[in-house]
Amino acid sequence: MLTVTNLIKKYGKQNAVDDISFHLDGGEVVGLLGPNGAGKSTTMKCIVGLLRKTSGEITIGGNDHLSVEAKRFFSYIPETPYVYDLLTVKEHLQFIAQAYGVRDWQGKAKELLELFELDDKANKLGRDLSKGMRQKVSICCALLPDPQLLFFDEPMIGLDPKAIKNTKKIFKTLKESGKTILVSTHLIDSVEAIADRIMILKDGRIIGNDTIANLKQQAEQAEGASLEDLFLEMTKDV
Ligand SMILES: Nc1ncnc2c1ncn2[C@@H]1O[C@H](COP(=O)(O)OP(=O)(O)OP(=O)(O)O)[C@@H](O)[C@H]1O
Repeated sequence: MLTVTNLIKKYGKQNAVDDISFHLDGGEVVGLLGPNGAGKSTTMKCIVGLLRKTSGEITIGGNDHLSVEAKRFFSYIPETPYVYDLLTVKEHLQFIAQAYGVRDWQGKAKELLELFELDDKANKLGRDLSKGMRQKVSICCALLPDPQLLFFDEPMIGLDPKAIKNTKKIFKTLKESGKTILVSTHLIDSVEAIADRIMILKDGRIIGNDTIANLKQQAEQAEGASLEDLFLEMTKDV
């Protein structure tokens, strides 16, 4: 579904992403973990085409990531959800439906608004939404065209405990419906329950790429250590 080969992104002389390669199979849920500044957002922005890569190859569904064909496969939910001040929640969904040619969008929009407990906010303006509500609108807009591949950049930041719990539930639902998901986060417990695999990024390089089960086994071998301990150990500065 997604193949990244020898991706490099430089900011000036700094390699923020330093020659990384990885692959996501269809239906896989993968956590992209790393401390602040590891290069998670830069990697994601290069994949979705918001940043120009310095070099490397990225294909989505077998198509170059910048092609229209590739763009039909995915949605991206940025770290800071952007909503239009003067559009209502429902108008956001209408806008996306028209832009993507979503048929019978009203029924799908209703289902999404109910799922995200936004149905009573359908007529609220973007400027009057809280951070958590904006995030939910952003996710609803991303899901409306029914993409096969979803990119979430730090989805839990700024959410209250209830919204975090709901977002985890939504990941589970998306996973069960067969979506391929790449979630960037520095909070291991936010993806531990749903990720098939974790990739650990540090200083722009992938320093770990394994299933949760294998990583847990590795952690347990290091006397009583948790997955979080292993992550901290792997990403610590030497
Ligand atoms: N626009 C930019 N110009 C110059 N350097 C940048 C820019 N954006 C990011 N960087 C640098 O690139 C590196 C990777 O940053 P990036 O935002 O991708 O990391 P991240 O893993 O997403 O971090 P965080 O968890 O803090 O969001 C950092 O050293 C950062 O300072």
